[in-house]
Amino acid sequence: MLRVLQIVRLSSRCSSSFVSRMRFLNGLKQNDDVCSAALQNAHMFLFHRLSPLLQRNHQGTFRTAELRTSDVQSLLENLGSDRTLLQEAVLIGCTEQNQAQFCLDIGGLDQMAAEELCGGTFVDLRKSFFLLSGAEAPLVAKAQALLRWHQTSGFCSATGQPTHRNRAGSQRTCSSSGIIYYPKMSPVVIVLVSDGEHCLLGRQATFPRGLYSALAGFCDMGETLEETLSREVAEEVGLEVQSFSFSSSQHWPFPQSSFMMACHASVSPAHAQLCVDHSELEDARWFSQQEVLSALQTPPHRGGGAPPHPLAPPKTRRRSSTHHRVDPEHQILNRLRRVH
Ligand SMILES: NC(=O)C1=CN([C@@H]2O[C@H](COP(=O)(O)OP(=O)(O)OC[C@H]3O[C@@H](n4cnc5c(N)ncnc54)[C@H](O)[C@@H]3O)[C@@H](O)[C@H]2O)C=CC1
Ligand SMILES: [Mg+2]
Repeated sequence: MLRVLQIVRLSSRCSSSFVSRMRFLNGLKQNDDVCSAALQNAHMFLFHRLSPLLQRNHQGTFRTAELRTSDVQSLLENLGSDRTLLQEAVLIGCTEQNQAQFCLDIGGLDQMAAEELCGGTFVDLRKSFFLLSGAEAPLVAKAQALLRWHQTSGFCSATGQPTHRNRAGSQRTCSSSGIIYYPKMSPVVIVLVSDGEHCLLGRQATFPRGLYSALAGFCDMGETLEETLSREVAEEVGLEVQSFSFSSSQHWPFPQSSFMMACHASVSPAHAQLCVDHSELEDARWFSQQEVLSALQTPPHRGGGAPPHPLAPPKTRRRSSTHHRVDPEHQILNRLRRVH
């Protein structure tokens, strides 16, 4: 109890609300008792088999369902589950008022009954990205990534013995060897290559018809960001990058957790002849600024024989008093707008 009070006092003494929230969250990750206390009166994001629960409001827009711990306790009772399932909740953040936010997957319970009781629908994460706005999409993505990590990290890869999580769900420890595991992300570079006049976009065969996007690739072990970027551009389209600059970064939950680092890169117009590796990309082309701008203003065309459209994933803006983030692909395409 003393430790709980210390952490609450430490975070309330800070002049900056951002610093206060970060210290509060860090305290919850480090101390199981403090975290258990916060869970008693928390905001809860519900998932069913990794699909978030969304509610439609009067204006027809979608929000994540606003549930409190007590609502979830009643829901679990109504669905015939005991309250111990609540112990599987994972910490994902806190509100401006230092109210802890947790997520919980109730995939073992009746989906339709849960939807009826909550007045919402469990929606596939990709679809949710198109339906949610503001800070909700990144929070839901983070929650799903953490839930997925817990669901697939039940055993130690060194000993084969069960792992056990801490109260916040920020780590798991092997019951036999004591090895500690932390949630994992794969670093990825996504790059908009330009020759000064045009930008280079490519598409994989699995993309929806007509959609093009910036090039992307996973970092190999030991590589720097610039080494990955240069290698991926060389491998996929046969070009040598002359210079690059970092633009922004984003967590990307599909298909597993990636840490996307978005960059701009330039190539010499004299050496801009593409040599596409068709085992990786179905096509890659140079697009004018006007083509990209028109494509951003019109919804993707799915019919045959249509002009190609650059892929513009849904915006996932996150605002706070001190931070403003925009997803990397929009940021690099938005820069085209300014150049134009
Ligand atoms: N334009 C794009 O391609 C976009 C890609 N992304 C994300 O970036 C990620 C990387 O882009 P790709 O072009 O697919 O990468 P990529 O060009 O590196 O090719 C993927 C291949 O790399 C290998 N690979 C190496 N390390 C891997 C790891 N840690 N996880 C999975 N595969 C690994 C696998 O053989 C895989 O088939 C994608 O999974 C996607 O989620 C997001 C937006 C756009
Ligand atoms: Mg690639």
